[in-house]
Amino acid sequence: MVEEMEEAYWSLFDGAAAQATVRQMLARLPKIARQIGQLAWRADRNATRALIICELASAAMTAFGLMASVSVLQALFAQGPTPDRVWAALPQLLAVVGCLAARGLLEGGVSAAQAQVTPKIRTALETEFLSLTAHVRLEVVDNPDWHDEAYRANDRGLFYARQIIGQVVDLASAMLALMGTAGVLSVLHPALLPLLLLSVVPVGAAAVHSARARFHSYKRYNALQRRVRVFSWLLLEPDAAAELRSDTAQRALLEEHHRLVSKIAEEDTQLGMRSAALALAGRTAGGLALGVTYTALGAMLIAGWLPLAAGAGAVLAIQTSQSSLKRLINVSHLVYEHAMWVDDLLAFQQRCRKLTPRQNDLAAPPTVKTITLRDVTYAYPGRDTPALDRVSLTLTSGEAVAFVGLNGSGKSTCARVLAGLYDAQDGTVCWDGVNVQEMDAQSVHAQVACVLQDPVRFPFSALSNLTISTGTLTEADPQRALDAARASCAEQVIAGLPHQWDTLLSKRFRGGRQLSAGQWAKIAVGRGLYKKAPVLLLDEPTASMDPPSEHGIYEAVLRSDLRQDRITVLISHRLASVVDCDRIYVFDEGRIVEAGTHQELMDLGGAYASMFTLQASGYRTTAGPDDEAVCA
Ligand SMILES: Nc1ncnc2c1ncn2[C@@H]1O[C@H](COP(=O)(O)OP(=O)(O)OP(=O)(O)O)[C@@H](O)[C@H]1O
Repeated sequence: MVEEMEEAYWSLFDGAAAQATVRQMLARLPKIARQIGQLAWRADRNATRALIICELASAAMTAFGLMASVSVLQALFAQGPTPDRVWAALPQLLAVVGCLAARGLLEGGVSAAQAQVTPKIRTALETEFLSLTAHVRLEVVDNPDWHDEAYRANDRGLFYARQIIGQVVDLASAMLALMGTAGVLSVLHPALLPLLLLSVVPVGAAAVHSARARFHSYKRYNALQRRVRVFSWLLLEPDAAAELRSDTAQRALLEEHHRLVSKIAEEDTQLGMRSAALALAGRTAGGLALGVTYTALGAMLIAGWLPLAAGAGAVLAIQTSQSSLKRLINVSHLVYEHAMWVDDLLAFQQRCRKLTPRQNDLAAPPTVKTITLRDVTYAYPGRDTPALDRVSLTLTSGEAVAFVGLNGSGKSTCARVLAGLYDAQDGTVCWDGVNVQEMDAQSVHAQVACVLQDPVRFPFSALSNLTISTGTLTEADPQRALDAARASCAEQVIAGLPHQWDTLLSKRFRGGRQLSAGQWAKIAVGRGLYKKAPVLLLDEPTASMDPPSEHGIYEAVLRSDLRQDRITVLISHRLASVVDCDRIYVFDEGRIVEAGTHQELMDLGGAYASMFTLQASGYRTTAGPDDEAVCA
């Protein structure tokens, strides 16, 4: 039933490491290391410096320790009585202990420096990501491609950015350890280097294969995990709880959930079996290669190319390098794939920087006397037909106008365009004669209060739910809040809350209170009024309110003195609420088809008159003789 979820639209790089050749992977690793190094450098220079120094010193200690071990062996394999040989080996033995202790300390230093840098990178990336996405222009958010990219960057890029520092450090340490042991072997005898290669190639090949099998499986596993998350979320989500129970849909969802988790368990077992088989093959091949290596080593010893002690040292070095190599291969797969996601995140952030609203010195006027739209056209991204098609109108301060029309006719779009939230693609929107596209966007937004039909239910206190319209959660003007709550009928709602203004409005948190849809609508109107902006947009604000509250709000918004200094735009499908507006614009397919007062439009007998008459007929009593009077 949910096969379309098999392949996540954002799972762009899943399994990329499994597709890439080993050469491609190796070629990319230096660039990745440099990129992550730059991120770390920007986040904390001192800790990054300490990290690099500790990492290099720790690798050097591994190599010195190995050299010292070879010296110990040389002393022990020398001529003479055993106690003398042991005494002779003692300084080198102490050097081995010293190197091991120093390496332990340096590894501790690496972890400490990593602990300093990683959270800083994470915080910096996350803050920057949210700041950029929260500020891009509104029309960008409507673009489904941008939305996909943002989701992917958040879900994948930020997630892997948290892990990649540790992985790159692991990669560097495995690589340095490998280079160190190779260096020691070449000092012992240059012919030992090909022997090292011979012994590590089968182990490396087995590690590559099992890492790839894991990555192939990961892709499939990941798609299943997403589907499981959908079902878990539906079963847990408070907003879905009532419908789930009334539809008695829990069992169906649980069954699907069970089916999916069983598939994941199967996938897990298969992967485990495949890995075990690969590991066995790798170990067998590795054992054979080791046999060949040791035979060659023996031949070198017999031929006198190498002293016995150096031969023993070579065995030690080969074993150390095998474990470093396995670590290197495993972690380079992870780094390769995860770096793609981090790259994607950084590229997305770069794109967002170019999508922010314009900033300039021309600020919007503090009071807006007129808003004029001339032949304004606006089409949403990816849509062929414009949502607004050559719309012209003029609004004046002190006026309350209404936008009415069928669903999808362009009312909300027009309100957003005149408020400077969307830029007209054709035509002009002028505030007091100046094109809004020449004004600083944020200063324009500060002059507009928007109340939407489906307002954001901020999980904050009742007071913060109002003050957020002025861009703050903590600074409040109590009298202004009280006035706004009174005008929006939210006062009674707040009075009924256990901690009044301080009550948390969310049932997701302990002590929080859940409001009804109508109560939320009153809070939203209060929020709009609290802003005291010169432009007020009310987009079906009372659709879920009871009749007395609706009446109270229209009294406050349309008929009080408050409206004198502002331009009020009301969008409503309940035409009874717009009869008192100074002008009513009727929208149809993105155009204004009628405009005038209620009476003028009724006299016109067009679209408005027929909608109004239809709606009013619903209020007629069936009594008969008074029918006409009720509609008037
Ligand atoms: N964010 C969006 N992205 C893409 N298309 C959109 C978006 N919002 C609206 N539209 C489309 O633009 C057209 C006009 O929508 P708009 O919301 O302005 O209509 P409306 O008159 O306010 O409708 P309603 O009465 O249903 O609220 C519709 O065809 C709608 O599908």
